[in-house]
Amino acid sequence: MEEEKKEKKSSSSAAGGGELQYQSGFGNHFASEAVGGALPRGQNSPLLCPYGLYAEQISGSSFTSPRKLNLRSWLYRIKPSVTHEPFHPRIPGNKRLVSEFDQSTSSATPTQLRWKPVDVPDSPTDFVDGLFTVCGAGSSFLRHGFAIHMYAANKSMDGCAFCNADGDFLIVPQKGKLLITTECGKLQVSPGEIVIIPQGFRFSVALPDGPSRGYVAEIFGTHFQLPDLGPIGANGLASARDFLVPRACFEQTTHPGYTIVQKFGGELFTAVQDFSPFNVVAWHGNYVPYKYDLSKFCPFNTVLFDHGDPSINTVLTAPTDKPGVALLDFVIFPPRWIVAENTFRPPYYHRNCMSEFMGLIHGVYEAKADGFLPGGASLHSCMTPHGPDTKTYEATVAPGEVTEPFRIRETLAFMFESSLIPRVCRWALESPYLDHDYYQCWIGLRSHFSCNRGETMMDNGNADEDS
Ligand SMILES: O=C(O)Cc1cc(O)ccc1O
Ligand SMILES: [Fe+2]
Repeated sequence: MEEEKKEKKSSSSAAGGGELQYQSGFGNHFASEAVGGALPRGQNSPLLCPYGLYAEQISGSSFTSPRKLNLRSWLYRIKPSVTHEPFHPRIPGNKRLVSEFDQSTSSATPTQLRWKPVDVPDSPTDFVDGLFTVCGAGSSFLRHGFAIHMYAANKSMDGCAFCNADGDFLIVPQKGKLLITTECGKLQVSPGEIVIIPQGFRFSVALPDGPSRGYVAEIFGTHFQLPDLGPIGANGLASARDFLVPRACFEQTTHPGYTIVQKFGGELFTAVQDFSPFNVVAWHGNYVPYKYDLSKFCPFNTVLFDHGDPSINTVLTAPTDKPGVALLDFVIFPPRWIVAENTFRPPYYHRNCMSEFMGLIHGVYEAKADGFLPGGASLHSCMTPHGPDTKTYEATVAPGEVTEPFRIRETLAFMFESSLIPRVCRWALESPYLDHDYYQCWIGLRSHFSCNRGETMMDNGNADEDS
């Protein structure tokens, strides 16, 4: 069942006041009409659509994908998307966007990397120009891989819409609201919420609160799913009913010089048309943009001893063909109770065959007392050791340290975790925001080893013989 959800839209909203309304559910077949009767009844492509609209399908999967993976929507619009001048390379482009990760675009490094939060730009910069790739793997052309971008913008997109032909965007705003107009309707997304804009949808980002900054995971060749819950059972983690999908709304006026900015193979192209692409009067289907409020997440965790793996906090997963191996998992570290007994409670020290990119939306992350700041980022690639910094370790094992249940409050960190090994873009490695002293946070970890047989063990390599 779909539920109607309402949300107060900021009165300073660039797109006018009023309330935004949503449909709810994950993977549903939705239907929405901004004008009653605009959806054709009983078929997708009548000879003439109601109100003289054009029928247009957008496919997010091959036509022949199995039914459970098949994604498509039908849009009923005033003019079809194809009504535009030819595409041309955009001048200026955005040279810091990458969709193929090889030696020409990016470097391999096993080093632990951490970045301070980037400043909002001084010069007028919208979402498209404020987007830059940090790292990634694979290729949008080969339909396998991912890119991690960040953005910092201070200006709403104006007279233009963005269309990403390369992959799906999972956008994590960290500062400043986004008011996103899509062909399916509008979504308002605040820090603490995420939004998914699937491959191919045209959208425009307004900044009703002023400057905005955040993170974007882009996936090539697949789409996000809810994780299986296994022994957890039928409920828990992110619930399908908390995902919100826009309702149809449209702009009817002509708009000479309207520009579509298309990201295609990591490069930007523009095409001019004389109307807004947000001219969809009604639509139906299961290929849709959607948002999710991370405070709705129902966390599960250890209730007796030991630290569970972070996969327990998976919000969404983009699968590969190998069972249980993700192209990209989106995992959060939300406020929760920590109750484990006789346990080192922060994340354990570890090396992982998966690669971990982390960001912080607000607060302090439980493994890093210092240096990992809201809006900042870290990357621990395949088999690169990492874990709590010295201060966190020492505070956790200090005599008299709290062992009672306690609530981790006012924090929200997240991880993009991938089975593919990311290469890092040159500008991210040369960035003034790169924290060159990151390794120092572990250098102070000293030996607490005490064993009066230590010397003997080193001498003959066998502790048993010594006894
Ligand atoms: O490295 C990190 O901070 C992320 C992380 C958190 C955790 O609780 C366990 C493992 C893990 O990789
Ligand atoms: Fe980790």
